Amino acid sequence: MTERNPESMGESNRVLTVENLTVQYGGVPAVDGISFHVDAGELVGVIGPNGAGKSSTLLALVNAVRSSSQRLELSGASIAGKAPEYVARHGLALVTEGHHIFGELSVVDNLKLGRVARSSAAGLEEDMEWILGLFPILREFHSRSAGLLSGGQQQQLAIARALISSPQLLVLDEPSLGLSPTAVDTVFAAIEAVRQRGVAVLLVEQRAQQAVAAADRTHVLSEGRVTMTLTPSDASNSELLTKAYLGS
Ligand SMILES: Nc1ncnc2c1ncn2[C@@H]1O[C@H](COP(=O)(O)OP(=O)(O)OP(=O)(O)O)[C@@H](O)[C@H]1O
Repeated sequence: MTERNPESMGESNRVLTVENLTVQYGGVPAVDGISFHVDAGELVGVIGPNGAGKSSTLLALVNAVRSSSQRLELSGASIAGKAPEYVARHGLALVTEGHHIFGELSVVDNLKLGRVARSSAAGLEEDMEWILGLFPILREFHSRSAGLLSGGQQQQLAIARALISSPQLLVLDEPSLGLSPTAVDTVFAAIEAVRQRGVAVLLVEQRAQQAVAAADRTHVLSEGRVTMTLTPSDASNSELLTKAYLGS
């Protein structure tokens, strides 16, 4: 894994800046003033117990929940309060929990929907080839109705569709949820390939060990706050991971 020192790199490479982000539901904080950043080509993990505020954090990035922050920036431009379509067009692709594919449409037609958020058609064919190389099953089943795919295949399709938009930042909410071990490996290998391409990735995961091992750094969220930040060498520290998982 490449060694990086974000502080010395300044913000020129910064894709996502989150400062003092708060999300409240009915006055109760779900996200309580968290700050983090993601630079180009970085994979940043977020783990933590159920209800820690992980999904709410991701939803706040695309303004799908109301939030407040000191700074919420995508490549230096504020995305605070911007419509989800605006944020998507400016380079943030969010793959939410559950697959949200269009079951009646073919695999290839689902993929084409990802073009909507793409800023330019240039390089589309090459990107499509690269993406189908990451997820060969989608090439094999390209004309099949997406609803007939397995859960793991649908998850791959959802990530592939997000990648068609050629994002600067790919945001994934529990992409391995409910997948077979083989499908999990495919998804993690694809995430690593995306990062190697220079795309920033923000990954919320329940598989703490795998996420910590793969990510440049992993923030542990508990009751809406970042309580620890782990590095890949912590992936073998089961005591620490248990604490992170339990939120203690
Ligand atoms: N729409 C909502 N209205 C009210 N409360 C909500 C809403 N969405 C989430 N919450 C609450 O906010 C807190 C954080 O939820 P969130 O889904 O962000 O956590 P999470 O870390 O993603 O959890 P999980 O791992 O279970 O998906 C929880 O207490 C949850 O019950």
